[in-house]
Amino acid sequence: MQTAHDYDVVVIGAGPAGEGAAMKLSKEGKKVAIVDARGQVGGNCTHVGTIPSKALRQTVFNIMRYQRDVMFQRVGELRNVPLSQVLARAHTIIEQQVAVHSRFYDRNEVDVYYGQAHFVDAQHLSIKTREGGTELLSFASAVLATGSRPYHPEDIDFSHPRVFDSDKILTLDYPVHKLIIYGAGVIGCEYASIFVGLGYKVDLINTQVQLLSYLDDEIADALSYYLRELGVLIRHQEQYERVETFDDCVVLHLKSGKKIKADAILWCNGRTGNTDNLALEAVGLQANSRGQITVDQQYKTAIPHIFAAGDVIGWPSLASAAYDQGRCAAAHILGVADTPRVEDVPTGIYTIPEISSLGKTEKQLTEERVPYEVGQAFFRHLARAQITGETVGMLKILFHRETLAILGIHCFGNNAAEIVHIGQAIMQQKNGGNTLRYFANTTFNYPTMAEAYRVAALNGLNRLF
Ligand SMILES: Cc1cc2nc3c(=O)[nH]c(=O)nc-3n(C[C@H](O)[C@H](O)[C@H](O)COP(=O)(O)OP(=O)(O)OC[C@H]3O[C@@H](n4cnc5c(N)ncnc54)[C@H](O)[C@@H]3O)c2cc1C
Ligand SMILES: NC(=O)c1ccc[n+]([C@@H]2O[C@H](COP(=O)([O-])OP(=O)(O)OC[C@H]3O[C@@H](n4cnc5c(N)ncnc54)[C@H](O)[C@@H]3O)[C@@H](O)[C@H]2O)c1
Repeated sequence: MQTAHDYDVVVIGAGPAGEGAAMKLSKEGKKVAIVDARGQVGGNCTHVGTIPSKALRQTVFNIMRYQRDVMFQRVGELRNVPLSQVLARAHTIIEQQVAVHSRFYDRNEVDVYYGQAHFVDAQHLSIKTREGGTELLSFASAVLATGSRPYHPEDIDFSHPRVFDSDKILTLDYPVHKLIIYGAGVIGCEYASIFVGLGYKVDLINTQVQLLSYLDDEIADALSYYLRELGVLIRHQEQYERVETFDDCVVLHLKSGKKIKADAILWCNGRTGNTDNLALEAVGLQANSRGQITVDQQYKTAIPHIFAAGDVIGWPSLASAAYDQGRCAAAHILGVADTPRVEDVPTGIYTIPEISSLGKTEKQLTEERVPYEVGQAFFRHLARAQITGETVGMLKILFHRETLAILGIHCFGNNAAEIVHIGQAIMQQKNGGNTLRYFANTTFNYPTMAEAYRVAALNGLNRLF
């Protein structure tokens, strides 16, 4: 047998979950290797997921902002900008991110291997390197952080040049006037904002009754309203029957009998955990029907020295949580028993307008019969929003009408994903620190968006009797 390189821990997948685990373990003195099939670190997060989509979204947001501004009317010519041109900026950011994260591994003396990894047995991993060779690594513990990829129903031909998923869309290199987006989860809604902002006609097909039903109803309604305002045609409760492809167009046939024709279709319905080529059977592990691995409170799989974190374990499938899950798994490998599991993860949805929330929704509190009250601040009343011109949006604080404890924070509008963290910091304070009074009794900079918390708190307190 080939000589193995020996490691305390081998991490498979160099996305956020893998990096979180590798950094924590190496800083605590473990000999760590990380493996990634891609040939660059950063994971799907950096190369095809969070980073390119957010960079694209920012460019589109900037274009839309200039188009609104009378001083920049000529920028109106920017409608129907080729995606390749808009993506140029995203590629620069990807390169910067790869450089930053590569240095982390260098400085922390984590050995990085590039190639597809699979288990040989419960102590050995084989890597098919990108140069065609093989490497054998032995490990005392392993962390699976192999992430996820778009789910491909068998009857859809993703090799057709007019059929895209969220990875392939980043290679779109021909003009598109009308795009069908099938699946109105976070990815579908974010890409609907991006493409409508670029001047494409967008039909968004939702298989559910409303958009992002886990959001507070008022926020989900606002998203539907503003996507429609931008020009997105939303169809709820529709299921595909088949996708017909032609050289110059696609036709989506829905079970309801409707037919929709467009230049291309972007399939955004479902993701699958990357477990199929890990040879999990060699260690006695099994993934579920969505390719995901089950873990316990410590991110430990059914095999006690093998851990898993990030998209490969399913919910919440966020880069934000993945990094912390990786660190948490590492802490348990190191034997730090009291490390809490990653819970209470905020949502940060980069549609236009942006959405962010944390804690309970009004529907949940009503069902649980919690006596809550609402405090609202509309962005259009805030000086900072008027100055920036970003007046669409609202901050809503849900609080207990007797204890004044903060129960939920729901925000939409520009920078919602940042604004929510002010409330999060207070909401997490136990021992009496978590009350609405903090916002009423604290002086905020002026003019800022943070002022929304004072406005919402006073609005809520005024409702009490
Ligand atoms: C379009 C889009 C937008 C998103 N936007 C956001 C957002 O705004 N905010 C947010 O928090 N999250 C967002 N997400 C989710 C986020 O990208 C994922 O939650 C995150 O990437 C998960 O990180 P991870 O470390 O689990 O795995 P990944 O980032 O998926 O990385 C896994 C790595 O493992 C490697 N790998 C897989 N199998 C093997 C193998 N057998 N051998 C070696 N290497 C292997 C892969 O090559 C990959 O590089 C978005 C996702 C998508 C698709
Ligand atoms: N800003 C953000 O935080 C952000 C942005 C984009 C994506 N994401 C993450 O990416 C993930 C995917 O995004 P999404 O919201 O579009 O939802 P999704 O693609 O996971 O779900 C869409 C629909 O497909 C179904 N589905 C999921 N996986 C399936 C599978 N393997 N087989 C069959 N059906 C399946 C789901 O039940 C749902 O009805 C989410 O978990 C989300 O958290 C986050």
